[in-house]
Amino acid sequence: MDKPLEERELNDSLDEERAQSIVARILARRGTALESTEGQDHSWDAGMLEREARAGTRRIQSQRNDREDISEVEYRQIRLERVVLVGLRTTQSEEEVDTSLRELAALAETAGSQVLDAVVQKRVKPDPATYLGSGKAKELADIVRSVEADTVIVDEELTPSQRRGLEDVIDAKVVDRTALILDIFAQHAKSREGKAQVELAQLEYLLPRLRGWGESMSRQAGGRVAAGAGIGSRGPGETKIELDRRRIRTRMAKLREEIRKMEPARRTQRLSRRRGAVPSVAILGYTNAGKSTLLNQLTDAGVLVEDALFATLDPTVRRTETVDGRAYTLTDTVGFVRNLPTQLVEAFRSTLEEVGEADLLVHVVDAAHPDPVGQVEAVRLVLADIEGASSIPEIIVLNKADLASPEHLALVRTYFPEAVVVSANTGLGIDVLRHRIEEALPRPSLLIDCVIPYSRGDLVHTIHEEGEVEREEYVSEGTRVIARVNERLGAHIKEAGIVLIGVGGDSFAGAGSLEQALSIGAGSLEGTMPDKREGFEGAVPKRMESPKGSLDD
Ligand SMILES: Nc1nc2c(ncn2[C@@H]2O[C@H](COP(=O)(O)OP(=O)(O)OP(=O)(O)O)[C@@H](O)[C@H]2O)c(=O)[nH]1
Ligand SMILES: [Mg+2]
Repeated sequence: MDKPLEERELNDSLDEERAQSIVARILARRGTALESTEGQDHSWDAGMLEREARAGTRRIQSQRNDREDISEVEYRQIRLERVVLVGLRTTQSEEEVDTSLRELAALAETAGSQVLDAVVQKRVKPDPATYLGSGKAKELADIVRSVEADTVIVDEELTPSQRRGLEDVIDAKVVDRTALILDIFAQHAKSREGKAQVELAQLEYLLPRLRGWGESMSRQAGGRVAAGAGIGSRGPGETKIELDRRRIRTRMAKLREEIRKMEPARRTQRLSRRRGAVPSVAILGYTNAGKSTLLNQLTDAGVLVEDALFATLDPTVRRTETVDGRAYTLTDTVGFVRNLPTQLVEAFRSTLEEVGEADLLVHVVDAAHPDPVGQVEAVRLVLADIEGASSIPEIIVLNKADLASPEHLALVRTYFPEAVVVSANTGLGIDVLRHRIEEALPRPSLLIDCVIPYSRGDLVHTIHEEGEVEREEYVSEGTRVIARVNERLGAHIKEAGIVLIGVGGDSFAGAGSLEQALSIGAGSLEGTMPDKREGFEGAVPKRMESPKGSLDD
């Protein structure tokens, strides 16, 4: 039963008021991703040059028209400048709409545009023809005209016909959230593989929407055909749109081929790291959480930090070591986002693989964000799809503690009681975090005891690099080392002709067994050890038992 008219109008106007207050908050943009740098001086930091280069490309690349491929021409079309945001409130709470639109504003600004206004409509579901209801769409048209916007960004993925329909009503370009994210990725991609993957994602997005982009693209293709580039490429009776589709498909095939060829190199790199079995830590989290800043804090990596979404698109790996000298790697990864465009999943593959093969996950959370729990959920949703990721130990890091209000921080902590609270900016809590990481790193599984001749100083060095040296002593034959190493290094030492006096696996290393190992070793070395053998004395059983994991059998 319909409600009486007055009541409906009253509700409508209440909704309208609420929508207005959301809009006001978005435009004020307190608490968006882009707030973290307010008052920070970044003019000197490591990312400065890259930031400048990026700012430069935004302007310069839009002038370029000498690129052969259609996609380049195409995505320049959505170079955003003056924009109005559009959101729909269906089943979500006010806060959810609010947070989502703030994120959209941050994304838009990251893409290089200026947000002028926003429109929110409460509706049960999107209008199939124009997304917004017809009245609201007309209102949007007025706003676009009065603020002189050239683009409207919708906070959802539109169907091709919705976009065309809305464009017709407002007479301005309409871009959806997916296209916007793709655009940012295209601007930020640095590696050859990253660029190819993003371009492929854009083409995949574009193909079913081709007609919507309309004449300009057809003109481009037509222009090239007229100029001779397409001679022989145009079959009889083919329309421009078909030609464009065909060119796009050809380009996509070429890109896939390129990517396929690049894959082995990446795999080799990762395998060689894995083979070294240096423990790896993946720093992951929602975009803009502070992952790169944290990597810089932990390792002086000098990677780009930017108050922008998806500042990092290529995983960076840095080697570092624990206080007691164990080497491990830290990898900065691409940030996650809610409703990641499916076309981009492939482009995320290298990040996902890094994460899936890590020994430890450091999950960075922006504690100053209005909805950190939602962000963690979004990240976990992606993680759930990565093979093996769910079984990897995870440390939650609540970052930006300097920015979050004490009350907010306290609230967030109740959700993640085990979390380490840090500020990657000020360095607060970093030592605690480093300690937690070191504790959580897997320990090499094999305990060895051997004397390495002085001629093989390189082996001693490697044991120090990759293993955990428990004791070391110089004896007449060489360096006596008792250390934890991984299986591979253990085998390597044995292959070098060095006798492992003692060797044991994890079970062996249990309760008090190190002492046992030390004493066993001392026993077998009797007579060859110098007299002062602090710590090497004790009971002297003749032979060490070889539990599983031993190299002796
Ligand atoms: N106030 C404050 N700002 C921080 C902190 N950590 C990072 N930031 C800022 O947050 C913004 C994003 O930092 P990044 O390190 O680039 O974040 P990210 O997670 O690598 O982001 P993407 O690579 O874009 O996914 C930058 O402006 C940083 O200066 C912090 O502890 N406190
Ligand atoms: Mg980053």
